[in-house]
Amino acid sequence: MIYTVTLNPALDKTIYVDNFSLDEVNRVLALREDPGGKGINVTKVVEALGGSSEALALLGGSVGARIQQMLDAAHIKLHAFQVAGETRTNTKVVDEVRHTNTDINEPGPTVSEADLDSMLQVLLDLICPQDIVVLSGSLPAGAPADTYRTWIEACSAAGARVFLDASGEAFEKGLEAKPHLIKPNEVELGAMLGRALDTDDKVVEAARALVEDGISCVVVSRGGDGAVYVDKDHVVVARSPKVKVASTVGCGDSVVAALALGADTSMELDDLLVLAMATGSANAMQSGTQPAPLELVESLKEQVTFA
Ligand SMILES: Nc1ncnc2c1ncn2[C@@H]1O[C@H](COP(=O)(O)OP(=O)(O)OP(=O)(O)O)[C@@H](O)[C@H]1O
Ligand SMILES: O=P(O)(O)OC[C@@]1(O)O[C@H](CO)[C@@H](O)[C@@H]1O
Repeated sequence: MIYTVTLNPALDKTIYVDNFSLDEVNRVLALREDPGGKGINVTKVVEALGGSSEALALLGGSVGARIQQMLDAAHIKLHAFQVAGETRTNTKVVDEVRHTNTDINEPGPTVSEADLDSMLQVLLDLICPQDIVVLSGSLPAGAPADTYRTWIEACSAAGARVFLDASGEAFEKGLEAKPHLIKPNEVELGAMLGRALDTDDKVVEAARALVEDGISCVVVSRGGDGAVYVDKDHVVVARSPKVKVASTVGCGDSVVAALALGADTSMELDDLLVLAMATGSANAMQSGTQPAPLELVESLKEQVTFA
């Protein structure tokens, strides 16, 4: 089973504005709302790919209730943990004239250590050895900076393979517990290392160092340029299909979902990376944070190449 954890979920409100302008009145042409937050997105995409995943999320207030209803309607299995306060609404501004995607993410409610402890306990009761646990997204206020490290240690000790997709201090502290797989994008990894990772070679070198440091699989996504995969036996540079982009929100989550499904079904490495790149690009073609249909993912697979 693939379990995902979203400590700071969001209702994603995607608004479409042509020629988005600062200091001016902008008129919204269309909008849509999706249940979001990185882990929830991973579960949605695993299910859309035909796999099986359950999401665990901290939810609060009417926005939290709305997210739960939307996931129920989509038949997504959710373990909801109530927190005080209101789950955040994240605004995504898509400008199809200027070809920009702008994220305005709220901080979300403050959670308590008791909220986190009871959720972790339920997760530990659920997981079996070899299960995959995906920890992704920002930490809510109130969560200690080393929350992911604590959770990785506990889930790894229970025999699960932990995937970590986070950034900043939460990511750096999480690395200390040696998750099974990490999927930073090149900007997040570059920020951590204090240098630009703008070529395949630079990304490969950085990923190799992390593998030598004890992370089994390092996947660095590079937006429209694809991704670099490194483990102790392989270095693969994969190129994603060129597609017409509707919204890049959730592309990274789609890649993580494909990697989790591939690991859960013991997929061959080439097939795994073809699926991951096709799923990422198919997501870029969708508006809002909605998973791409399986048929679209399948049709893009033949355009994935290896450098
Ligand atoms: N413009 C694009 N065209 C085609 N494919 C894309 C594009 N942007 C992203 N992708 C696909 O999605 C994958 C992940 O993208 P990216 O590196 O932007 O992830 P990310 O920054 O973690 O995303 P996010 O944080 O928005 O979820 C890429 O490896 C690629 O397969
Ligand atoms: O603020 P975080 O937790 O870093 O990211 C949250 C978020 O931007 O990530 C998802 C896309 O990856 C969205 O569904 C959600 O709004």
